[in-house]
Amino acid sequence: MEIDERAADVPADPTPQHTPGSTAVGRVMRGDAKAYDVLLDQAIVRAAPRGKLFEELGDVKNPVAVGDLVRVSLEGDPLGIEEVLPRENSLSKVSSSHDPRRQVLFANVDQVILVSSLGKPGFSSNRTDRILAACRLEEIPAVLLLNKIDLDPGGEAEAIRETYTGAGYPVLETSAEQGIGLEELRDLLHGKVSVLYGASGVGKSTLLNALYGLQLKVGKISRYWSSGKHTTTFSRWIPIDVEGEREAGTVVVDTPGIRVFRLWGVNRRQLRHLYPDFEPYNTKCHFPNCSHDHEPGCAVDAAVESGKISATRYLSYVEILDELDPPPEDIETVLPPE
Ligand SMILES: Nc1nc2c(ncn2[C@@H]2O[C@H](COP(=O)(O)OP(=O)(O)OP(=O)(O)O)[C@@H](O)[C@H]2O)c(=O)[nH]1
Ligand SMILES: [Zn+2]
Repeated sequence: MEIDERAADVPADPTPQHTPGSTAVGRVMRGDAKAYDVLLDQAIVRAAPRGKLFEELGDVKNPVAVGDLVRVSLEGDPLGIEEVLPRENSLSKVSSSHDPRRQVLFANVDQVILVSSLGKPGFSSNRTDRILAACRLEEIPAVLLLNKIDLDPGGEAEAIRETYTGAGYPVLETSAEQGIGLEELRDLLHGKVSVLYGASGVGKSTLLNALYGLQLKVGKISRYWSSGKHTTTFSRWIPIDVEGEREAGTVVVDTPGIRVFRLWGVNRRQLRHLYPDFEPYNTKCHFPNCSHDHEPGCAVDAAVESGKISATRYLSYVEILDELDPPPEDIETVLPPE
């Protein structure tokens, strides 16, 4: 199956039969600054959000995200996205260091496969823990995938696996290059909507190509930066149910490599609830509102000392905590449902 930068199988006349003023609901498969590719029944159409969607934005940067179900009016060129239907879930981050608005990365997914690699680029606990925290905020199940285990002479994979299984996350090891772990990955993705999310160059496109015979562009690793070159530039919703029954209902979302991921909509007091490994200790500190950062009698600190909480997880927690705002004093925040 060939997928190119534009949706490959757009029919010559993609506009479905319609009566004037009619609308249809479709799935957003891809977008750029101007418009989105929306899957309506069997046709992919190009549609642009109507102005009113931008008026209602508040502090959200993008009104529409890949995975959204949208109501499209079947008139005009391009066609217009009139409404975004309520989302089951979505993952957001702070847009950029210059723009504090919420950027919605994708919506309506079953799970996030957080892809990282050994060798180049190397594993980053800090990046991993941010995204795991964001997934927990949105209650999206997350799986840690360690790719390039063929490049693991130092046995780093084992320590990473221990840390994250200990924190309650499933961990899967693969080598797209040597075909290791691919059947487990295929089973994990089967029948679900899964986002492959991770830094540039970890092998997201290579894994999808190896599994499904896609022809996504694969990048080279820059020798200087030891990282990828952002070969994938847009997120894409890719249904895999074209090859027959086995993959019916399977959708993968390929995403561009993450540069910087800052948590959106989380304050200092909420972060502790986004670390499932802290949960048994959160209520046992001397101070009920302990930030687990500097206070005496901190149960989380003691759990790190005794090896019950991983030191790298704790370190990433403290680093993220430093970036977050304090909670509004008079608003009692409840997150997430426990
Ligand atoms: N040794 C080894 N190299 C791999 C493996 N998987 C991917 N690579 C290589 O890693 C490089 C980057 O792979 P991509 O699939 O483009 O990575 P990506 O995560 O899709 O990158 P972006 O599209 O930039 O986000 C390529 O040179 C691949 O050949 C693996 O399991 N082992
Ligand atoms: Zn504490």
